[in-house]
Amino acid sequence: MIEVEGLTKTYGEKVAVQDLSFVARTGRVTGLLGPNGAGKSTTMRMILGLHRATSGSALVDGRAFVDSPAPMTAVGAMLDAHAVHPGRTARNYLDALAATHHLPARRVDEVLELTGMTEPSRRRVGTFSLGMVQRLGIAAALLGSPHTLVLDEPVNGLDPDGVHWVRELVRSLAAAGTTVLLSSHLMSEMAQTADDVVVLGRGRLVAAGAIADVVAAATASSVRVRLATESPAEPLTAAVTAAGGTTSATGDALVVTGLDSEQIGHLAARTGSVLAELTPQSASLEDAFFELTKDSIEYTTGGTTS
Ligand SMILES: Nc1ncnc2c1ncn2[C@@H]1O[C@H](COP(=O)(O)OP(=O)(O)OP(=O)(O)O)[C@@H](O)[C@H]1O
Repeated sequence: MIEVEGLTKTYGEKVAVQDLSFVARTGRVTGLLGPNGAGKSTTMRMILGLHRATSGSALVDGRAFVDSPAPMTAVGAMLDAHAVHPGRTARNYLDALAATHHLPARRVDEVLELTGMTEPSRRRVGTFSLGMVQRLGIAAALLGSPHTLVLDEPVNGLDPDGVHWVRELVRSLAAAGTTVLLSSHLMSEMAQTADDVVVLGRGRLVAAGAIADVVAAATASSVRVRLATESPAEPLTAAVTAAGGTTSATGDALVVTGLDSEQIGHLAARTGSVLAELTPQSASLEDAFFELTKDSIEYTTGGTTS
C-alpha cells in the first residue's frame, strides 16, 4: 500500500504538489491522472525518495521507501525508461542491476521473457525502438519481484499490442497482490486498466476513488429517449420537467438529465408516450477528466499559460 499524506513540494516560488493525500491500495491498479504539469512525476519521485518532500509524507507498506533494506524488492519503478546508457546491451544492463541488488541472475532471464525482450537482449539499447526501451524499463522494474510497482507513463510509445500487454501485466500483478501505481495520458487506456484513479490539477487533489465513482461524481448521467414517430414529444417533456428533469433535443431523440430510465419509463406510461428507445448514457473517464481538470490546465492550445 502507498500512503501519501499532506505531501507538498515547492521549487522556489513554484508549488508543484500541494497538500496531496491519497492511498494506492494493495492488489489494485491505481491510475495517477492529470494534465501536463499537474505534479504526477513529482509525486512519484517523492514516493521513491528521489525528491525530498517540502512537507508531508509518502509511505510504501508503512515505511519511507529510502529506509527499505531491499529497495528493488520493495518497489519496482520506471520513471524514465531512457535513463539507460545507449551503448549497453539490455542483458548487460539487467545483469548489472541484479548483481548490485543481490538478485538471482536467473531473474534476468525471467523478466526478459516476461517482457518479450529475450531475443533482442544482446543488442545495444541505442538501437532499440521507443517501445523496446519501455519494455526494458518495465523489465528492470520487475527484476526484484516487487510488492509495489510505480510506472510513469508505461504505455508511452507502445503499439496497441504493447499497450494491451502492459494492461494484462499490471492487472495480473495486482491480482497476485501487488500495489500498482501508474500514470498515463491515455484516458481510455486508464479506464480499462485501473481500478482506482487519483486526479491531480495544478498539484492538488481534484478527485480520487474507484473509476465508476469518480466518473459518476464528475459528470451528469443522462438517458437518451426516442419516441415512436406517431408519438408527440410534448406530453413527455412536460412530465419530465414537472418531475425535476431537463430535456434537450438531439437529432430525432431527447436527452434527459436528472431522472433515471425507470422514472422516465413511468412518465412515458403515464403520458401515453410510445417509446422507441430508452438508453442510459454513461460518461467516460475522459469526460470526467476534462470536467475535473478544466480549471487546472497549465498549458492550453494556442500557447496561453494561465
Ligand atoms: N526541478 C524543477 N524545478 C522547477 N519546477 C519544476 C521542477 N520539476 C517540476 N517542476 C514544475 O512542477 C510542476 C509539476 O511538474 P511534474 O513534472 O510533476 O508534472 P506532471 O504532471 O508529471 O507533468 P507531465 O504530464 O507534463 O509529465 C510543473 O509546473 C513543473 O514545471
